[in-house]
Amino acid sequence: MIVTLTPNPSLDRTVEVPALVRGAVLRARGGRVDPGGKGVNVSRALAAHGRATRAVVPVGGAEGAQLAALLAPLGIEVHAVPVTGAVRANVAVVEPDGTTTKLNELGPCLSGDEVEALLAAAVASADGASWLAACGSLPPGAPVDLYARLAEAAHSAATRLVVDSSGPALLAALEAGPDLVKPNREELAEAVGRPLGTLGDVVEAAAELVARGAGAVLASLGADGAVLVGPDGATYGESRVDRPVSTVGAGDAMLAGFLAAEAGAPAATALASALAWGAAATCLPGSRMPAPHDLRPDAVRLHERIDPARPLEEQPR
Ligand SMILES: Nc1ncnc2c1ncn2[C@@H]1O[C@H](COP(=O)(O)OP(=O)(O)O)[C@@H](O)[C@H]1O
Ligand SMILES: O=P(O)(O)OC[C@H]1O[C@](O)(COP(=O)(O)O)[C@@H](O)[C@@H]1O
Repeated sequence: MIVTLTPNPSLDRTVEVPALVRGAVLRARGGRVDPGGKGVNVSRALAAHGRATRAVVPVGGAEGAQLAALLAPLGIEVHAVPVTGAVRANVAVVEPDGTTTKLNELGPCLSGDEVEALLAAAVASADGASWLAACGSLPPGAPVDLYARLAEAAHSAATRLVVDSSGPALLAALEAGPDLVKPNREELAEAVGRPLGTLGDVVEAAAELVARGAGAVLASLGADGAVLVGPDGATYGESRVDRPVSTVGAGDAMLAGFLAAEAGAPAATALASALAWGAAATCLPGSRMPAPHDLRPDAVRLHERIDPARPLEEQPR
């Protein structure tokens, strides 16, 4: 069982436009609504692969009811914690070349009691699980050390903790010693306070997060692939996609692919699985999560050695 906690889930509306123009009225060519939030997406990807997963989410308002309704048929055990505020709605605007502009709302303000109920639900759910994945931004009202507070409970239950977040929530979680963190390039750069222009920069920054408390770092690099840095050193791989359809949720699918690799699998096997799931997600509309038939493991290339001078692609973030 893999348990996810998404303190700030969302309804994700994806809108396809011919081109994004500031200040214009844009007519959408298509669109879709998906249940969202980083941990929710991890659970969706795992469930699409027939893996047992439980999603812990706060649910409130009409958007919360819609989120619960969208999750109901997916084969995910949903542990809904009732809250007063409404679940947020995020919008992703996708252009024909796959360029995606995301508008993420702040989310509802949780009361102290709601935060404690969410934490208690996550701790109870994590008992006996192989992984607890604590993912995404924190809603207003949640303390910055929310993910850090999970570490002790997870470890005393022999459950591994992975944190996928950014900014102060990621920094606070590092100090608590999570088994894994999954920053993207921007989040890793922010965590170490410097831009990352080459693969060598990424490996160095990831090693810094290990020195600060993370058991391992899975750094996702968009079209440049991903680097895994852990106690046994660094492993790098990529999986090229000719025409990404939507990159929304690619990082979440990637993390799910990593967690889905069997316990005890070599780092390279888990990284290859992560890359296959992440690349497959970019070939699907909106934040649709890949199923086994969407994976293309032959597109994955693991590198025997890392060229530290290799420049990373310019990314329009
Ligand atoms: N343009 C792309 N081409 C190929 N693979 C991609 C592309 N964008 C994302 N991916 C895959 O998805 C993973 C996660 O993407 P990334 O953008 O780094 O994460 P996040 O969605 O968390 O920001 C990458 O490591 C890669 O495997
Ligand atoms: O919690 P955050 O950081 O605002 O992110 C939430 C958004 O990220 C997503 O999980 C997508 O994630 P990525 O595109 O970063 O992989 C959406 O489902 C959701 O709208």
